[in-house]
Amino acid sequence: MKIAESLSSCSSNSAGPVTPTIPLVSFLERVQETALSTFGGSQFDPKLYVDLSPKFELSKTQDAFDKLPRSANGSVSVKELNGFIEEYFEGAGDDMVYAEPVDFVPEPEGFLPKVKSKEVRAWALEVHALWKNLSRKVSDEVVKRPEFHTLLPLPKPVMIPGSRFREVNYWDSYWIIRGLLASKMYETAKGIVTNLIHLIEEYGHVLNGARAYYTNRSQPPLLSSMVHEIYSRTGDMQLVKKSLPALLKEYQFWSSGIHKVTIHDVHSSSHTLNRYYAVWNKPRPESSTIDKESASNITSISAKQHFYRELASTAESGWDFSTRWMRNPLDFTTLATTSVLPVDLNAFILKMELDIAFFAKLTGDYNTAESFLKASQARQKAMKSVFWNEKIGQWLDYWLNDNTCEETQTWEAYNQNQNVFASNFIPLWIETFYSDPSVVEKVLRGFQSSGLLGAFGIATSLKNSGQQWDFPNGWAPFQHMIVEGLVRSGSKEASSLAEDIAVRWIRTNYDAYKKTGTMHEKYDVSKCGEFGGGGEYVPQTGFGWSNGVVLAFLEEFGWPQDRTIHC
Ligand SMILES: OC[C@H]1O[C@H](O[C@H]2O[C@H](CO)[C@@H](O)[C@H](O)[C@H]2O)[C@H](O)[C@@H](O)[C@@H]1O
Repeated sequence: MKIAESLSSCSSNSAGPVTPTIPLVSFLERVQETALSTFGGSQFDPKLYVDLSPKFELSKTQDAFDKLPRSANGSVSVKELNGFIEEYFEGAGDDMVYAEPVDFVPEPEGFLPKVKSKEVRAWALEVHALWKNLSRKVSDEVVKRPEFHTLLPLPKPVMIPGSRFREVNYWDSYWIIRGLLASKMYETAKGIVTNLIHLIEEYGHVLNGARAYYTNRSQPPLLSSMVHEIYSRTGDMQLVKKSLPALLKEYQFWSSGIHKVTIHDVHSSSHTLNRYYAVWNKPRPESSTIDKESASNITSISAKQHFYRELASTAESGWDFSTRWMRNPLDFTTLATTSVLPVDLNAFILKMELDIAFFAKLTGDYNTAESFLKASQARQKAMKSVFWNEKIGQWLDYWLNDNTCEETQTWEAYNQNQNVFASNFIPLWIETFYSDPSVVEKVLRGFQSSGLLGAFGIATSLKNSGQQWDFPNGWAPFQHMIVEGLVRSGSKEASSLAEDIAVRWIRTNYDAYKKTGTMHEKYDVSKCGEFGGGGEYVPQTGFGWSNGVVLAFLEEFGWPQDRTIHC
């Protein structure tokens, strides 16, 4: 299952390396396809079917499935299919069992000391209590018979994002941890890190999520940031020592041939930067029926494979889906994520380099510290040269020329993507950028004139495309990184803008919670109390990273007695 060895370079055609899949996943994709033709598209969630675990040996289950009476279009009657699923499968999610978090108390000592308003405090305690809803552990059944499950075994209890996301997701865990730290749940936070380290030990990288069908890609790499946050709160050196070898391995994954591109700048200096690149060229198993439909007008096999790789690489970016990755925003099949050098990915890897240097120094490994410090300086220069646009005060994604396998290209100004995305401001979250006052000043102006700041938070982009990572949706992670960058910048003006954004975000989260009784995965930044929509699945609730960001904001800014919580 280890894929790191196959990542040295992308092959001469569009195919590139592909992770082997397991028979259970392929079979469940067939069940998913039949379910779509039987139940129809409305309210259909393809992920449900790849999350099922068979009660019996796969051969027996497959046999029974193949014997189901079918009509000419391949569909089975609703009654037959429901009967088959009930008889042959455990319910999706049954293999993740409830686990009482060991460090949960209804009101932790020193919880959100700056929140003075009674109303807001009562709500914050409700959000804090949601950790109990999201806490799970992998059932013993999975450990005993892993081949019966797409869920992967993990050593410690987990926090799931919520609803259809019944397993750990990589980058969600960073904001979940930020919330857990505000909730003083340090053991649970460390357990999450232990699980992600385990995935690196098993697969060479942190998977998109802990499922057999996610082994072909990662997600925005934030493990080092998780360790850094926990260390700064707890001073736990054991955690640092345990994490360092895994982080070095993860860094190797992101430094592999397929993830790297070298750009010659206008001064003929070379810079190496990274991109998302999934090790996959088939429909994503969790959305197989959707991907096949999206690719249905593509005729050649290699063009289809290329498109499927783009879909999976976009899922790796965490921004699935967005016009950010489309050469033509009106045509979904022009998705070209592997042809983009993304600002945020490179900011995250820069952060990883700085964190590794810091951890190595802590453990007395000065050579490693020195070499990662050098790597971080090189990346900082690269980001300035390739992404930075002084005129508009933003870092812009860089479009590669069409041949995505070409490892060296020459910088051209017109290849900077001039469209505005929340990701254009993420470098401000990284110390080396926010510690330069002249950069902060320009980025502050760039942000204020970007058009991204809505009445109730920061929009993801300015285009209303119907994709979930576009306008008018605002996502908790981007509110948090931009706000934290502005706060840390040391500029008074930036800091007060940060608080203003946090207040807008908290209010809309509160209003939506009071109306719907739940926290949401994303919000509509143009309307108070409205959750977001669009994309390929119905809006999800629960929700790990939104809870985490509300708690982190309330910890940072508090809430005075006399400030209204209503929009
Ligand atoms: O099933 C479709 C896709 O769902 C996930 O993506 C979205 O939810 C994740 C969990 O909150 C989040 O990390 C991601 O940013 C969202 O876009 C999943 O991560 C994708 O791989 C998957 O294809």
